[in-house]
Amino acid sequence: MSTLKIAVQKSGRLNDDSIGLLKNCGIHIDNGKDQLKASASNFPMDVLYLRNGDIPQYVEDGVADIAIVGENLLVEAGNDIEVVRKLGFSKCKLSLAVPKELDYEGVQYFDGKRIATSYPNTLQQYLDQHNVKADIHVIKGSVEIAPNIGLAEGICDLVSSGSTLFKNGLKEADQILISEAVLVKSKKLTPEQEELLDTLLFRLDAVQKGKKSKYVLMNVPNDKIDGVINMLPGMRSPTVLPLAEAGWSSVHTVIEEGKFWEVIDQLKAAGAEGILIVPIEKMVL
Ligand SMILES: Nc1ncnc2c1ncn2[C@@H]1O[C@H](COP(=O)(O)OP(=O)(O)OP(=O)(O)O)[C@@H](O)[C@H]1O
Ligand SMILES: O=P(O)(O)OC[C@H]1O[C@H](OP(=O)(O)OP(=O)(O)O)[C@H](O)[C@@H]1O
Ligand SMILES: [Mg+2]
Repeated sequence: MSTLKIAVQKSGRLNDDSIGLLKNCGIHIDNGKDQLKASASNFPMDVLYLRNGDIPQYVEDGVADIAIVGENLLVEAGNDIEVVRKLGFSKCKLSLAVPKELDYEGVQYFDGKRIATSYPNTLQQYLDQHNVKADIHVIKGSVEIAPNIGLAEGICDLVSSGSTLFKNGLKEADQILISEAVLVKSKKLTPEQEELLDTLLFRLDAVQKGKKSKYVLMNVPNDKIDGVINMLPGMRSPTVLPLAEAGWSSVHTVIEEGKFWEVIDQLKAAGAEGILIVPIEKMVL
């Protein structure tokens, strides 16, 4: 029988959310401590625990069929693999940064300067686009220390909260790209593996849609139901159930979280009371 080999980061920023995502998709992984390969007990899937930096090449070679990696790494590594879904976690930017007291006026500042980074290819592309010639110093980690120890005038590294820049007396100068975790696939999948991937994507989409929506319940006097219903941007028609108290109903619907805050004041003004907002685990349309 065909199986799908998925590569996930062994440890680091992507690990927890990657495993969590598979779990939410109903895939149980029997995982012994320090095991680098594990099989799912209820889905034809093997999980390979690898270094993030090694994953794109494994997928290109077809050693792993699919994988969860940071988008930024794909740009840097330039492998011939396909992004199938953005996953919404590990969001960060790749940015140029300079000492905070510097009067930075644009990327031309870096002309003739030294820049420390772990992402030389992405940085070089960006500098080329802007006709800037700089001396790129590749270091594997703790990049933000470089200006303080005289290694470089600026850096190019991942930024999320900005606290690492701040603690090292740096400020963001230019944003090169934004990134989040993505699901990628090899171009060598068999038709059977494509089918397994479709099953996984179906589950993943249900989980992601559920996350973006809320189940909303509210009590509404019967004579105001029409007005309330007209305001609801729900999935289809809302459910209306009578309450024990005569003249009142409970209205249930599904609303995208962002839209809910737009209409809540209007709903209250239209007569809705006791509004409850409940998370949705999965949603199949
Ligand atoms: N501060 C951050 N906030 C959000 N996401 C981040 C942050 N730093 C890194 N990431 C994302 O998480 C991915 C993994 O980063 P992490 O630092 O865990 O591993 P790594 O050092 O790139 O890899 P390896 O597993 O090869 O040691 C990055 O490629 C990036 O997409
Ligand atoms: O803007 P912030 O929220 O401070 O995050 C940015 C930091 O996070 C990453 O490092 P990480 O902590 O992954 O350490 P690493 O260099 O060991 O990978 C990145 O390389 C930055 O240093
Ligand atoms: Mg890191």
